[in-house]
Amino acid sequence: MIRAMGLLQSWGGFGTSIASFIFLWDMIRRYCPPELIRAFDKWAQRIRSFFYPYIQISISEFMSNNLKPHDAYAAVEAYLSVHLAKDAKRLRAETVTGGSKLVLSMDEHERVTDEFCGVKVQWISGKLVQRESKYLPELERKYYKLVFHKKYRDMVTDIYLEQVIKAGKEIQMRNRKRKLYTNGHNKTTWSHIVFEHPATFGSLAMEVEKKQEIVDDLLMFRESKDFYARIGKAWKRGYLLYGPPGTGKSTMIAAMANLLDYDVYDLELTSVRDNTELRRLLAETTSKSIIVIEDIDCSLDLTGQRKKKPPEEKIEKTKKEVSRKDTEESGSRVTLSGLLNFIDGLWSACSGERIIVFTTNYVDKLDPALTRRGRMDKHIELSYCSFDGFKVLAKNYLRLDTHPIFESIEILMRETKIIPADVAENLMPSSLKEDAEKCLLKLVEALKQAKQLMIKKEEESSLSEAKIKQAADALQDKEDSIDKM
Ligand SMILES: Nc1ncnc2c1ncn2[C@@H]1O[C@H](COP(=O)(O)OP(=O)(O)OP(=O)(O)O)[C@@H](O)[C@H]1O
Ligand SMILES: [Mg+2]
Repeated sequence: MIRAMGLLQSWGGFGTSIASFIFLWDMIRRYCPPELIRAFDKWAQRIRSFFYPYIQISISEFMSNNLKPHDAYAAVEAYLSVHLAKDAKRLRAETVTGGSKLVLSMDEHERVTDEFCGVKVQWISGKLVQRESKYLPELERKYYKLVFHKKYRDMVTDIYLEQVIKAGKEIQMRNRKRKLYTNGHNKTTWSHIVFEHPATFGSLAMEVEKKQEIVDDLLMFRESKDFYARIGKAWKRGYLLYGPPGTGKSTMIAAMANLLDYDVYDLELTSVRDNTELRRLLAETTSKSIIVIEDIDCSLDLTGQRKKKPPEEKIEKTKKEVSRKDTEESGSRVTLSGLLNFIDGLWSACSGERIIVFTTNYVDKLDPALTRRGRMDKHIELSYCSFDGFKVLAKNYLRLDTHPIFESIEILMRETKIIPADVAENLMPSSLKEDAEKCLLKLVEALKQAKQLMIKKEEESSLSEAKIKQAADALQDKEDSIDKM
């Protein structure tokens, strides 16, 4: 009891001394000249750092100059949520903006320890409540504080922090929902929706080796940052997808985006007013994206209105005609040279990886300047459905690896041409009652019809050829008889 009383008394004495010290210190600061106070502060700081050899770096939720969200804060948050949140005792669960998963992060005033090359650093989460002026409401600013021993300063600031930000950004990329941007409907800026196309290379009907070659090419491109830097080229790759309608060009673009985990920018050239707008739109695209210009042959026919695709036989456009549009003044004044300039020049100014994809139904009608290697690195033909392609579709649509009807389908496919879209349409059950066999029989019927149509066309064309030959012979006979007279 007596001991407790003594302890209380000594605590009381200590409290009184602290209060007297604070009072005295306040008096000194108030009446001492400011230079003296500054010198004292400097020395106090030196003494403190001698006894407290740690460095603190704060990363605030908002930039101090313009109150914009701070990228580094979000990256640190993502890093901590994956690597260290499990060590914290109090956690917060949130869906990050644009993200698809519930993300766990440290709650306020939690601290966790990270280790990097044998050096221990501590992350502390905190929150500041500030009021800029008495007329404004209070602002809450969250921050992360990194604490480490001063002897590791260079290593932490030069290497560790950089790696944390890099790893955090990768985690953010993985957690985000991908977007499909479009500039359609005469919009001068991009608008976006969430990109959720289910296509994959696995579900794409095409020859196995050809498909593998494209997948390898894309994966190599994604991993080639250092290679492109070494050879001094912008980290970009151009693909030209060509082939008849319904052969899977758009589907392949979706599969590419899903494989690489990239966003898609669907650029409607006919909605772009001029080259300046084109440059701006393209400069606004972000890294890790695929920029798509569909039906480039129609889009470059810049009459302001996108032309309807004419049937193949009616197309009389020659290469010269396409080039001439380059200089023609029209409603939308995007020119071929504007587009090429961007691909070659402005590209280099954009950091990060980008893929550009052009699609067309008529590859031979395109200006060679547009398709030459270096601009379009890879030309991919998507063509009529092969038996390999059919097997992929049968597996996807009907879950069939094999079936007795496959044999007749293989024979018919060798004799006639059918686009994958038509095969897919026939394999799609039109009601719950329609089983796999019925779908295969539907396809057999469609193939037979296509074959008949092909034979009929061939007959017609040989008939017209015969007629032309007959007329030419008659003309020749006439000329001969005139000569003889
Ligand atoms: N190679 C393919 N593999 C799987 N499905 C395909 C393939 N080709 C076409 N399809 C199916 O046909 C539909 C139309 O295909 P898609 O839009 O990709 O053709 P496209 O070549 O882009 O045609 P267009 O030239 O008219 O734009 C798709 O929704 C898909 O279901
Ligand atoms: Mg398409």
